Amino acid sequence: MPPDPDSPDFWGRIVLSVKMTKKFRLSAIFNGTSSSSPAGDEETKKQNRRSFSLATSLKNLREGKTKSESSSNSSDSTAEGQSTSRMAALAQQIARDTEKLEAYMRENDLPIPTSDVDSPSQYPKLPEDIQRLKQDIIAATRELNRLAHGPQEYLRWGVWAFLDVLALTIINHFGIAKLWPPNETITLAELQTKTTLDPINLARVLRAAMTNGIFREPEPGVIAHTAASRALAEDDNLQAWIGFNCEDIFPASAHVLQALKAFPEATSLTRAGFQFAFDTVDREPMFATFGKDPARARRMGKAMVSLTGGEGYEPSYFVDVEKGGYDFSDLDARGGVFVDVGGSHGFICVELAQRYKNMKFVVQDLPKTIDTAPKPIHSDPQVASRIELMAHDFFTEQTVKGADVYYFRWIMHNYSTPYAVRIIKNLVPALKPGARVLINDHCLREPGAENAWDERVMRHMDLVMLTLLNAQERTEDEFRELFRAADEGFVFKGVRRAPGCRMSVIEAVWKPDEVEKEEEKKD
Ligand SMILES: C[S@@+](CC[C@H](N)C(=O)[O-])C[C@H]1O[C@@H](n2cnc3c(N)ncnc32)[C@H](O)[C@@H]1O
Repeated sequence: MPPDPDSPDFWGRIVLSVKMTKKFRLSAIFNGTSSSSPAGDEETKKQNRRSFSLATSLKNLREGKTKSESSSNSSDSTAEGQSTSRMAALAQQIARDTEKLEAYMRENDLPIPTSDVDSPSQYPKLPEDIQRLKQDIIAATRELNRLAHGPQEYLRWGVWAFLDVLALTIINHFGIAKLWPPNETITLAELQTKTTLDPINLARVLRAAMTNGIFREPEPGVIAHTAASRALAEDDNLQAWIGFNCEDIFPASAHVLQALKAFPEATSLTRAGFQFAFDTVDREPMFATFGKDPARARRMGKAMVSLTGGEGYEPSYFVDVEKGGYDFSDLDARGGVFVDVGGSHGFICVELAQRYKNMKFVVQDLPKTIDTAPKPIHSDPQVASRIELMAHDFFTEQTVKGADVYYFRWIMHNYSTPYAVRIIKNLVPALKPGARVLINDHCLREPGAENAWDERVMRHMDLVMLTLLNAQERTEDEFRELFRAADEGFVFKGVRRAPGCRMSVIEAVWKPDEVEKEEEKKD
C-alpha cells in the first residue's frame, strides 16, 4: 500500500529551495504581478516593460539571436524600427513555413493534409527540421489567433473550451462517428434512429463539433465525415484517449478547485479532484478505482497506447542510440542487470534486449499487470530468456539487489513529492556503489524555453497529474531535490533529452566515490 501522504516524516527532508523562491519572485516581476508599487500604475507598467525587455534581451543573448530575429519573436504588436506589425509578420511566417512544409510533402510524394474525409489521420514520421517547421506553424497560428481576437474576446470565449470537450464527450461516448460509413452521408433523421440521443441533442452536439472541423453538413440535415470525424470512427486507441480524457479527467478537473480548497497541500493520492468527482475522497487512489472497473481500466490502457504512439513519446528515443537514446554498451559488455520498475508488460526491456545481446532484464509491476503480460514475452528465445517478469510493489523495499540500473518510466510524475521520495528510498538497501537510477519523464524547463506546442502539452500534462493524482511534472532542480531528500548517497548526474523527444532521462548514481576508491585500490 502507498504510504500515508500526510505523515510528517515525509516532509522532514523536503527543504523549500531558496533558489526556486527567488525564481518565482523574478517571474512575478517579469510578468508584472509583483505587489503594488508606490509609484502608481503608470510607473509600475513602465517598470514591468523595462524588466520584461531586459529579460527578453538576456534570453536572446543567451540564445545567440540577432536583434531582427528577436524582434520578430517578440510579442510586441509593432516591432521596433520595423513597419511590419506582429500580426502581419506572423501571417508571413505562416505562409513561408507552410510553403516549405508542402514542398517537403510534394518532394516525398506525401499527401498534403486537408479536412476531407480521405485525408490521412496523421502525418508520417517527419525529419526533425520539418517537424520543427510544423510546430512553428502551429505556434504562430495560435499567436495570430490570439491577436486577431484581442485579449477580452479571446478570454471571454476561450474559456468555453470546455464546451468543445462536452460535445466530444457525448459524440465519443455514443460512438456517433461509427454509425455510418466514412465515405457516405447520412440524414440527421436516419442517424437519430441509430442512437438513444434525441434529435435536438444529437443535432446540437454534431453542429457544435462541426465548428472544430469534426463532421460537416454539406446540405441542411445531411451529415458527412471529415478527416477528424473519420479518425474518431476508426482509431480505437484515439477513442479510448478521448473517452479517458472526457469521462475521467474532465470531470476530475472540474473538482480540482474543491480539492484544493479542502486540502491545499495537494499531495494525497486520495484527495485529488478525481476523488471529489467520483466520491472516493480518503477512500482509494485513482488506480484502485480503475482496478475495480475492468472496462475503465482497459480504456485507460488503450489511451496510454495512443499517447505513447504519439509524436515525441516513442520508446525508440530511449532505446536507439542513433536517435539520442541512452547508450548501454558498457553494461552490455559486462552482462549487466537492468530493472524496469513499474515496467508494465515490459515493452522497453523487449526493445533493449533486441539491441543488447548480453544484458539481463527484470520487469517489475503489480501482480495483476504481471499476470496479464504475454508469455513468452517475445517470440525470440534469445530475447525472452533474458527478461524476467516479477511482481513487486515499489512502495516496499526493492528485492532485486545489486542491479546496475533501476529505471522508472512514466512513474515519478504520478506521485507527489512524499510518495516519490519514498519510492527512491525503497531502492537504497538494494543499491551497490555505481548503480544508476534513471527516471524517464518530462523535465520542465524555464517558461518559454520549449517550442510553444511542446510547452503547452507538458504544462497540460502537469495539470492532468494534479487533477488525477495530486502529482506533478518536475524541473531539473525538483528532480535533484527528490534524490537529495531520499538519501545523501545519490550523486545527481543531470538530465539528457534526445532531439525531438518530449521526455528526458534524469540520472543519479549511488555513491560513485566508492567505485573510484575500489578502482584506485586495484591499480
Ligand atoms: C503510467 S504506467 C507506466 C508503465 C510503463 N513504465 C510505461 O512506460 O508505459 C504506471 C505503471 O506503474 C504500475 N504501478 C502502479 N503502482 C505500482 C506499485 N505500487 N508498484 C509497482 N508498479 C506499480 C502500473 O501497474 C503501471 O504499469
